[in-house]
Amino acid sequence: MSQLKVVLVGLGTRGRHWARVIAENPRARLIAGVDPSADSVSILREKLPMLDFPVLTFNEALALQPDLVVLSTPPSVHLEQITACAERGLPVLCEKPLALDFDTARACVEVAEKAGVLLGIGMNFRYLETTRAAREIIQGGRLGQVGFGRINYWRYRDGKRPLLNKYPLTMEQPMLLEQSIHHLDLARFIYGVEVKKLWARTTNPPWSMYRSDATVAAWLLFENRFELQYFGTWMGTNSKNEFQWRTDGSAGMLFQRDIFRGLEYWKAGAAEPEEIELAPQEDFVDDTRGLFDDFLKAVRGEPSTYPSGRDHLKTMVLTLGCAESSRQERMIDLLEYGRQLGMES
Ligand SMILES: NC(=O)C1=CN([C@@H]2O[C@H](COP(=O)(O)OP(=O)(O)OC[C@H]3O[C@@H](n4cnc5c(N)ncnc54)[C@H](OP(=O)(O)O)[C@@H]3O)[C@@H](O)[C@H]2O)C=CC1
Ligand SMILES: O=C1CO[C@H](CO)[C@@H](O)[C@@H]1O
Repeated sequence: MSQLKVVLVGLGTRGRHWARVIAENPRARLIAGVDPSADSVSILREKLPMLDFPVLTFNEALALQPDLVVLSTPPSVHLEQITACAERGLPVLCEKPLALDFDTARACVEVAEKAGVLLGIGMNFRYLETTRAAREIIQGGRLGQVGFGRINYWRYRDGKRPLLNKYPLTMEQPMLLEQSIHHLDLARFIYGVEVKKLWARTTNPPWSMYRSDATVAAWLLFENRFELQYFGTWMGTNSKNEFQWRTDGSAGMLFQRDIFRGLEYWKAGAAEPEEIELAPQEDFVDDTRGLFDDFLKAVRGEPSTYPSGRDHLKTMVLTLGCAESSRQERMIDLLEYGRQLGMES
């Protein structure tokens, strides 16, 4: 089977996952990487010595006529890079968040659509075993009518740690746009329903190393009257990290103990849970493999459910809606907020 030629742009922390995922995929060939940072390139060479691909400038790499481009660069440069790829008719798989504001994110989607190129988004958490199983259980009706739920994400993220991206230290809404965006996207994906209204508050604890808000609390009201409470922070006081996601319905309850593993189903009234069997996955790698495989299918014209740029705009409205609700100190109607941003329903 012929391999699709891939250029990887951005060889930092996330780019190192991508380099492995692309290079190890039998349906793809990593023909070049792009990154102006000598540090990022030398760390990649040191950590992944078995990967032997040239590092070129962006224009040199695109001149090799790849079949697709993976963008693992900071959000501030995505529009410029997607535009350059679209001009050459190249499909793009771009890391989240697509952009830091809605207008720029929409411009990314429109430039790709106008050029008729595919644009996929790095929503790799949709490809976790936990996500797939939870979605099947909930949408398959094993919880009956879902009523309420809660996501709790408690983390001490040392943003100054070597080998971790540094721009979140100074960006606006780092927790919301870098991290909560995954959780909010997962809620849309797992429940299969959109949020109608939300109330949120974003704050920054006095001890925070982040310039802008590192904590997000939200109350999400879905179209089917399901309600989800969300709490996420990067500034827990110590390294005791926590993740729990619980959903209660008329026929049962689902409890996830960790982002990457650990899912229990409790039938209504049961004294013991049923442990859901999940295949082992390497964190951030196997889920990214799932996403990449799915996007390759789309590029080849095969059936695919990859997270598209157009779909990501809905997750962006939800994510930015949390910041807006906090700013206005009131509950907001998401459809109305989306319309204000220029989102077509
Ligand atoms: N889906 C997921 O699970 C994850 C997604 N991410 C996302 O991936 C993206 C990258 O994050 P991450 O790898 O952590 O960030 P890093 O800062 O670690 O790496 C980004 C790299 O891109 C380089 N870069 C900057 N501008 C350009 C450019 N114009 N062309 C080519 N390279 C450029 C940077 O160089 P320099 O340092 O000189 O700026 C750096 O080497 C972000 O959007 C982030 O949110 C991150 C982690 C996990
Ligand atoms: O900096 C980060 C960017 O986003 C990742 C998830 O996509 C985080 O896990 C990470 O801490």
